[in-house]
Amino acid sequence: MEAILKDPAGAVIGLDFDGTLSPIVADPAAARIHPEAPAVLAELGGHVGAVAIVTGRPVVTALELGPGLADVPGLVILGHYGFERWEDGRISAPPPPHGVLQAEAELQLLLGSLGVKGATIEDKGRAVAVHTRRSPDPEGTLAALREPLAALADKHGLVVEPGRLVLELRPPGMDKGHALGLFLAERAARSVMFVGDDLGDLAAFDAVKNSGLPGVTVCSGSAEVTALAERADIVVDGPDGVVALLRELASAYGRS
Ligand SMILES: O=P(O)(O)OC[C@H]1O[C@H](O[C@H]2O[C@H](CO)[C@@H](O)[C@H](O)[C@H]2O)[C@H](O)[C@@H](O)[C@@H]1O
Repeated sequence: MEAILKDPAGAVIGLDFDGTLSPIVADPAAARIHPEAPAVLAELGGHVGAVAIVTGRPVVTALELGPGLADVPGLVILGHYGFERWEDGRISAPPPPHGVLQAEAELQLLLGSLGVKGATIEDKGRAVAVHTRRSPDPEGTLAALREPLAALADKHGLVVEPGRLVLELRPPGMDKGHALGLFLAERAARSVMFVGDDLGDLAAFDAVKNSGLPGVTVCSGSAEVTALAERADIVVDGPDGVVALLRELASAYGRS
């Protein structure tokens, strides 16, 4: 934290979206960014080298669920685990993968044949996610889906990204760690902080450690996922705690 405070221009602050900047809710489409997050990110952005959101969401969805983010100066959003990039109002992304459409076409039938109840499909464009939060037995349904979804992903050249009561079928070749590592190199970062809450953020935690830079990992804590808290330098209480920490950091910069 010392390096981040002493040399703000060299600091990169990376943040996950769901569960970190946006409280977890039952319906993924109803998620909304913490109301104070855009303002505090804008304040931070005025001090540090760069602020980046690294999310499993498509960037368009992150912008919809995060009104105000588009006005945060200098913000970069790396969506779809880093396949997509939004910056200065422009999106860049590789062509959508073929396997996703094929897997999605078979998914409904597969869920029916397994007799699972309450699993919902999220069409993410270049990925497809199956959520079990609204099932009568969220954990049991998730467990029952693991193997069949792994087989479906394999059949279509995809990988399964596990998360908070969700299994996502997505293309291989990118993760939050790779995305963050590339961004740190691009910005010639001299220190880094990454804040996350879910299994997909572990790769970003690894990237912080592997960067060789002075780095801080922060877990947006929950009872649902404990793996990050075990590895984090700092654990805060969900998105409220994340916003409070970011505000403290921005105030510290303001005082110096
Ligand atoms: O990388 P993230 O920004 O953390 O996105 C990961 C996934 O988040 C979303 O699902 C999670 O949040 C939902 C809304 O709070 C919740 O209902 C669900 O149970 C969580 O798993 C999103 O729907 C996925 O597409 C993201 O990949």
